[in-house]
Amino acid sequence: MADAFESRIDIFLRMRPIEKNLASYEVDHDDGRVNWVVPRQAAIGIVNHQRERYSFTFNGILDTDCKQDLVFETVARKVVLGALDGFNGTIFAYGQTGSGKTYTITGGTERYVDRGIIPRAISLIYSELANRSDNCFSIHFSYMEIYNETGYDLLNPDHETKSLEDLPKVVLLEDDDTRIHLRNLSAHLAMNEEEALNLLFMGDTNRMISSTPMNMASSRSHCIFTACIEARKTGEDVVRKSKLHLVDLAGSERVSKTGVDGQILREAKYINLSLHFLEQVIIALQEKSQGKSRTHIPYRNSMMTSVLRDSIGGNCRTVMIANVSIAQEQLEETISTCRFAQRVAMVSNQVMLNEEVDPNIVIKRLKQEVKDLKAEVMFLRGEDVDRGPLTDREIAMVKNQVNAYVYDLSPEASFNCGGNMLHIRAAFQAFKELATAGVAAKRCSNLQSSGAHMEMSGGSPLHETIQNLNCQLQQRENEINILVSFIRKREAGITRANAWTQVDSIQLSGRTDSRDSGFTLDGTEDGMIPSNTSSRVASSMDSRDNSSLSSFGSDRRQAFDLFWRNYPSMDAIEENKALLRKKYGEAKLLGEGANKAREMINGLKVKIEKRRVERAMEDLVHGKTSILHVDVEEDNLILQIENEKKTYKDGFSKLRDLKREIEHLHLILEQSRSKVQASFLSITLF
Ligand SMILES: Nc1ncnc2c1ncn2[C@@H]1O[C@H](COP(=O)(O)OP(=O)(O)OP(=O)(O)O)[C@@H](O)[C@H]1O
Repeated sequence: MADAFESRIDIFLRMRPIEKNLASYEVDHDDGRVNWVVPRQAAIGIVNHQRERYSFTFNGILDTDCKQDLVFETVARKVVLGALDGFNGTIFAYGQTGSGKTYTITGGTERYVDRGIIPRAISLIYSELANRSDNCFSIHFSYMEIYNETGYDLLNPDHETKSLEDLPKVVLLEDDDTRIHLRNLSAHLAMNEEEALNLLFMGDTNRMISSTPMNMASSRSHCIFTACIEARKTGEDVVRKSKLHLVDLAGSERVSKTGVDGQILREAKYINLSLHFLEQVIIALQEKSQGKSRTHIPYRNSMMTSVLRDSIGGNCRTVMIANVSIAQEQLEETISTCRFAQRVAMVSNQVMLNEEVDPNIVIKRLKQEVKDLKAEVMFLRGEDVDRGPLTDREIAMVKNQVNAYVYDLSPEASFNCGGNMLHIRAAFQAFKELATAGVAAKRCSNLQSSGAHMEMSGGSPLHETIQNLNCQLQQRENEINILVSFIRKREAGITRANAWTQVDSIQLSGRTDSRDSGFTLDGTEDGMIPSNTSSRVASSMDSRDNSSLSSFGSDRRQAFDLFWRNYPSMDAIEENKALLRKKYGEAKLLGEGANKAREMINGLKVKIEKRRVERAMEDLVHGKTSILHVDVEEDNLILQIENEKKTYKDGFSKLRDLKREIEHLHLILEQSRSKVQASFLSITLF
């Protein structure tokens, strides 16, 4: 294990924008300082010692106009990259209900630009993997919700059919080294961004379904999205294992309102005991950092503090986002959140690189070493001479190696034919042939005897360049084909997606099956929503006009029309659909550009081959060998191929990014579909 270094928890203040009734405050971005001004209460009288100014310092202030991309860059990028390097990382959002924690961590559910830290972290992780090809990564995701001190697996597929109470509970287990293990919490391997995003959306949808207006689970539950990252450098024995927790804590307001007397326990018991215990842990750690003789930190008191033990006072780079409202009537809660953040900032973590030697890799490597050494001993003893002469295939391989070495004009070219004395002799023989006979002259005479059919010498550098290009082209062609088929599939999807908002497609039969109601977005998934969901979603909807829907009774088509026109997120959904169409248009153009570049490359390749034939013919006629000489025309053609290759590659990588965006937009639309469906059904069932 590497040495640990001390790292304080960074704190950032994020202010949720509101339109009216703003509190009075000043922000100094340079110093990370905010001053809240509390209006003087006349009722207190003439002798009024009321404090009017509260000043707090943060590592950074994310003001009301700060957009999601900037929040990610400021708060999360470093922690996410650190996790890929082998350092544990945690980002948690703390604040009262409605202050924007979920918006910050997960993001708004309607617009692509509103996506929060988790989807952006996923994007960053997978785009970074492409830049770290010397490492082999495996990334598993889990998503847990802690509600009333009980943990639930949000990625358990039974969420759709069972109520929260009937799902298996996540159980905490502690091993001899006081490490925490979680039973019944699944971890899912995601090979790419798309798979990881699907897991996130599945968890979010399950969270949405299980929260009811009655229990308000979303406000009172903590959600921990975790990426377990394992990285091995090729050829090395060590493995780096890190965890990245992205945490959306429960609303904090009740805890602060309960004050510091015995009431706090009673209230917190029913509302959010674990937030109270989080505060206790922070206080204990703060006292410890101030040199007070505090040895016991009460992590075990709650599930959340047990799970996040390393994040708070342990081996982790941690960032806290204090989410606050700037509404005048919320000022008390806002100040309380800031106060809590100041305490958190005093906590020191001991961060270290989580690197360990993997015994399996060591054993494998040692076995290989033993095998190699045995072979070497045999070779030195001359024991392998009995094996007989080299086969034709082996001789051909040695010749190929010699050719590759001779024609590789770069100074780094090296030769290693491996094997034994037989290989070395064969290599010398190949060198001798090259030196005496002259490869090109020999090839030309072959050309003469075979008439118009000409084949280039297998070992020339130009031949290798062409082969490489061919290989790369084939690879890209395969990738393009995958993308094109993806886009076709999705295009078919968007046509159907357009249909789900059209009244004509709604068969209003009173059934809750998505196939009957025409809500299915891509025609492949069953859009069934459990019947107990309907009443929950209903109350979370905008009540404009919707109350009148139930009176339509027999005419559900009209009802849906009216419902849809008044649906609060209709504009955002339409905007997303338009954006999706635009992205498809862009993807098509890029695909065309890439295809054009590919055709150019093919054309240039033919030209090079033609040019080579011409040269070979000239050599034949003039009886000379020009294969080792520079040909400016060919070099130009190769240069053009390189340029086209670059155009092709750029287009391709843009296409890949677009694919990501398109995929994300589809998920957003799919989630919106679930919401619209649930909301509409809930209204028509009443
Ligand atoms: N920075 C912001 N910009 C625009 N809208 C925001 C912002 N922050 C929050 N909102 C909106 O405010 C509402 C409440 O936010 P959110 O649900 O994230 O609060 P929360 O703190 O997670 O609440 P709870 O504790 O109840 O889960 C949402 O509609 C969200 O879209």
